[in-house]
Amino acid sequence: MLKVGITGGIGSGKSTVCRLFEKFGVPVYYADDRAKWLMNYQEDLKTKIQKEFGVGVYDEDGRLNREYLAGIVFNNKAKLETLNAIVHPAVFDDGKNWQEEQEALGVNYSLKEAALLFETGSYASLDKIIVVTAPEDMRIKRVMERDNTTEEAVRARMSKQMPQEEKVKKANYVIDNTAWESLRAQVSKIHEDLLYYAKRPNR
Ligand SMILES: CC(C)(COP(=O)(O)OP(=O)(O)OC[C@H]1O[C@@H](n2cnc3c(N)ncnc32)[C@H](O)[C@@H]1O)[C@@H](O)C(=O)NCCC(=O)NCCS
Ligand SMILES: Nc1ncnc2c1ncn2[C@@H]1O[C@H](COP(=O)(O)OP(=O)(O)OP(=O)(O)O)[C@@H](O)[C@H]1O
Repeated sequence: MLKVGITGGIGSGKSTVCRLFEKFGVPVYYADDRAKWLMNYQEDLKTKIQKEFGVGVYDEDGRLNREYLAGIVFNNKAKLETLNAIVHPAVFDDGKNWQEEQEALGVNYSLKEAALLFETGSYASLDKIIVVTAPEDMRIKRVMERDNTTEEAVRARMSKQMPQEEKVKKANYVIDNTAWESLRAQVSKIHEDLLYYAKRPNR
């Protein structure tokens, strides 16, 4: 199975693009969503997070208080590094299991969507990388509207990510998500290309 990664900075439109790939029948692993699931339900991970960030990071029902944790880590480099070091290996293992399941199902190629593919080093386990881009001011505006948050909060996360132009240099494919109109055609073209690669024995 060809393993394809899809990344892009905050608000670039990764999830939006992935939903189009899903329409072509491509299975997608959403690392950011899965990370949150694991942080809520994997006891091992919960214990480590609580030990590091205090019991207040989970509410009485044992659910992660994301706003509280975001307030800590996106304003403190060392704390973010600590959280990343706890969460990223667990997500990597979970993603690997998912890929193996897809492979067993006979899937041609699968997608792994993550905000941090290059930053975590997980790109190295993937065969091709797609980077989704949009102008910075547009990304900020979209996230502010989607999450009802401030420009400052979006910039705090952005500053912890590899700059867009660097990601583009490392990409096999770039999807420009400035507008809806051309999105489907860009996805369709890349999908055809990936199917072609996936079926080549010596790719
Ligand atoms: C702090 C948390 C709980 C805040 O949750 P929240 O629902 O507000 O954000 P969510 O996880 O949906 O992320 C939204 C966007 O924020 C940015 N972001 C998230 N985590 C990080 C990070 N560690 N570094 C830089 N940017 C990040 C990404 O662009 C991401 O797409 C959460 O972001 C988190 O646990 N982050 C650390 C683990 C992580 O890196 N997860 C994502 C990749 S596996
Ligand atoms: N081409 C577009 N035109 C207008 N709005 C868009 C476009 N693409 C995405 N959006 C909107 O912008 C917001 C961010 O998109 P999306 O959630 O797909 O980005 P993301 O890269 O997955 O974000 P994050 O890094 O925060 O996980 C969403 O509200 C989405 O509906």
